[in-house]
Amino acid sequence: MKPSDRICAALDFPSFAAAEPFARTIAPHVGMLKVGLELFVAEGPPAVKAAAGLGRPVFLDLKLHDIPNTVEGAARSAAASGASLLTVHASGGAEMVRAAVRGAGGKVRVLAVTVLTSLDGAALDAIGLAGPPETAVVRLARLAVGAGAGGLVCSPHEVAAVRAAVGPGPLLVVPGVRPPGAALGDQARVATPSDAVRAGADVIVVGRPLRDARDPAQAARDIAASI
Ligand SMILES: O=C(O)c1cc(=O)[nH]c(=O)n1[C@@H]1O[C@H](COP(=O)(O)O)[C@@H](O)[C@H]1O
Repeated sequence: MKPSDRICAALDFPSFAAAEPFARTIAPHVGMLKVGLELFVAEGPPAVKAAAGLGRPVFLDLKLHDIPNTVEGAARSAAASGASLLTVHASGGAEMVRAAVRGAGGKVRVLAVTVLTSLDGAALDAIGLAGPPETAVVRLARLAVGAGAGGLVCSPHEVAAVRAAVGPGPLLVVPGVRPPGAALGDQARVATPSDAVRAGADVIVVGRPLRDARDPAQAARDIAASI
């Protein structure tokens, strides 16, 4: 695998018209494009189709979290969109993850988000998940893989422990990466792209450090060279 194939660029834009110049520029320098909530809520499935038209697999990041029957239907709809990957929250429970996998019908790989990379230990405490983030992440990773998830989303801080817990099969997708010196924004559990890949990330998700770069193609080449 080429280093650039490990990079997923997040198309975090308010419309496809706003995303398109960036998406066209970045697509040749990354392995995957991500359509997340901001773009999907605005544009719906045509945004997935348009992104897929740029020749890269599309990661549809909807972070579904609802009763199993609703998530199964949403995953069925997502599978029809042409996306290759779909996120659900592992904290929706094993039955919900199983329902997502059923709805996906083998057409889209279901990734379970363990603990959002924006949460630090204090924020986890406040929502009743006391203890080090890694404990909750590994517990949720095991639960989701046991329920059929084909991959997991976790921060760079836990990826090695997650790999040890779930073995080589599941795809480990890691946001919360920042090139040295880049602004954290709302991210809490972060590392550099090279540290994330060294710790075992199969794919790193990069949003603002590419989207807001003066030269996004060069920023992607720099990240690829570093990993
Ligand atoms: O599922 C995700 O992709 C995701 C999970 C998570 O825990 N943290 C996280 O940041 N993400 C996504 O990864 C991207 C990170 O963006 P930046 O912080 O701008 O690099 C955003 O599109 C988030 O929605």
